[in-house]
Amino acid sequence: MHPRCDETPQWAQLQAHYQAQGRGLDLRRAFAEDAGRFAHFSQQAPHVFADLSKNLWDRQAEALLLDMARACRLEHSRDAMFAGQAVNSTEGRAALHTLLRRPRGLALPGDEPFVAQALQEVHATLDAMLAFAEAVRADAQITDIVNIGIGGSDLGPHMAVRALQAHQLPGRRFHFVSNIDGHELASVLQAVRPESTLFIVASKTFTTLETMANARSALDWFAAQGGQDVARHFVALTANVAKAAEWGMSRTFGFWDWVGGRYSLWSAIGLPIAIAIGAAGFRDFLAGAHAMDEHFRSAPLAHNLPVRLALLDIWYRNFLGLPSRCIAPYHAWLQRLPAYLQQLEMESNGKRVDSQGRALPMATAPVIWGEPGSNGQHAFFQLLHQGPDVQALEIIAVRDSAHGLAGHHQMLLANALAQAQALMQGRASGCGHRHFPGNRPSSFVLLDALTPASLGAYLALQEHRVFCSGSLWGINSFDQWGVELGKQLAQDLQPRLHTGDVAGLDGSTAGLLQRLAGVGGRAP
Ligand SMILES: O=P(O)(O)OC[C@H]1O[C@](O)(CO)[C@@H](O)[C@@H]1O
Repeated sequence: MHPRCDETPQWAQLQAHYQAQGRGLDLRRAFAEDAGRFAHFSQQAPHVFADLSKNLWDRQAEALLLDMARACRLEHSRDAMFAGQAVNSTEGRAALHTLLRRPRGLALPGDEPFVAQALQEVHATLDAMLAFAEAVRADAQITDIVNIGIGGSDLGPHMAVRALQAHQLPGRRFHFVSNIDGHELASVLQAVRPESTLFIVASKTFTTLETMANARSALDWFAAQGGQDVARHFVALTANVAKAAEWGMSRTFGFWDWVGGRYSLWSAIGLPIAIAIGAAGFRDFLAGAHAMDEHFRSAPLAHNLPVRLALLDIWYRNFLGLPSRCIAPYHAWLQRLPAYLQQLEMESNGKRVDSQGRALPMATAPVIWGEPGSNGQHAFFQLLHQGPDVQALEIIAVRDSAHGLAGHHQMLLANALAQAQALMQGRASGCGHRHFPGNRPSSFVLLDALTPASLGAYLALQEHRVFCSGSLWGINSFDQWGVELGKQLAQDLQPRLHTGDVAGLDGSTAGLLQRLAGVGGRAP
């Protein structure tokens, strides 16, 4: 067992450094005093450049954080994850999403014995899944793809299909149904026809209430509309192939229990992405992620972008006490990115005990939220500029645009730069409501273009960053026990909505249930 970050000698040194200097750090002065600040705190990684210099830290804080990471044996934890050790300790499993993008036949030092065979299975499934994706793309009769899945079986594919629309096959519509709320499925079913629709039922467990209810309703609708050939129009993506067979789904692409739901878009769960961008595009997506894996695996900690981001996260959360990180993608097609990152960060590290079950004495995952810029500027940036609390902000910008509309991209990028500048510089003139305090932080992440490879690299970067902060906090980032209780209670309450039985319920739940008892609709 490795020490947690709060158990290292650097923890107290970081607290002392924060009290002595960190608290009073002024970014404007820091840039004036250090001409090398941008060069030092910026970093090129595969496909991704990041400027971390407009953050409320200095070289000494970063050096202490790096020493802390070494004391926590972060590199050892990283290597254990890549090698397939059971780093998901509460479920006794590996977390091998990196294997899904590992080139065929590549062995890494220390690989667990099962890894070579698992890699062969990964490539066999990938080949089959991509051949199927190409067949769907070639099938002119299929115009609509409906992905039914939730959480990791929705957020990643949904975000990536939207993000990569410049690379998408024209003439196909992609729909994503996740919510148990029937309004979502009903409006999609109104827009499609059975003979031209492929339904993808995506669920690692194939037991998730929302997905199973939506799949059942889609199958019923298909039959009621006179749909022929379920085998042609429904495909299952799951780690529970036996369960999918019970549902009569003869075409299934499987994956493995060592792929966590929120890390699964690289697996068969990525089928909607593969249909959208084609086999070659999907392989580029995996290659971009693999390039970031190699950076994470081999770059020294001081020049390792996922590590540096995670150390900044810990500095902000545990020493400056910043409660949230706002994600501002300056690209309209990255609209689902904040939602995707919410699950990645908050389901992975939103935990109050370490992997041994011991209560943690420090804060863990920040709240992740956001919207694309420049929309966010006209909604919540007010709070970032002048609210009483300082929030972390991460701007994601893309140098090249995929449209030909004159002037727009320059205006967009100027806005991204201006927000970061305004937050830092502030405005001393003006008092009261016209005063901008400045000294507000931001990170600026830059992709050359929004391509399968750059998106793959960016997402892998975020996965590894979450792994690093989780490891340093001593958290198992790969389980999600916190979602269980609500699911169980919903099972108890659903029949009560029919009967109106409030026995044993708290006063509020009983009062609300009485108002809702007898609501329409049959149980799935
Ligand atoms: O793919 P499944 O098994 O349907 O699970 C969907 C989602 O539900 C969760 O288990 C949370 O309830 C997520 O971790 C997961 O991504």
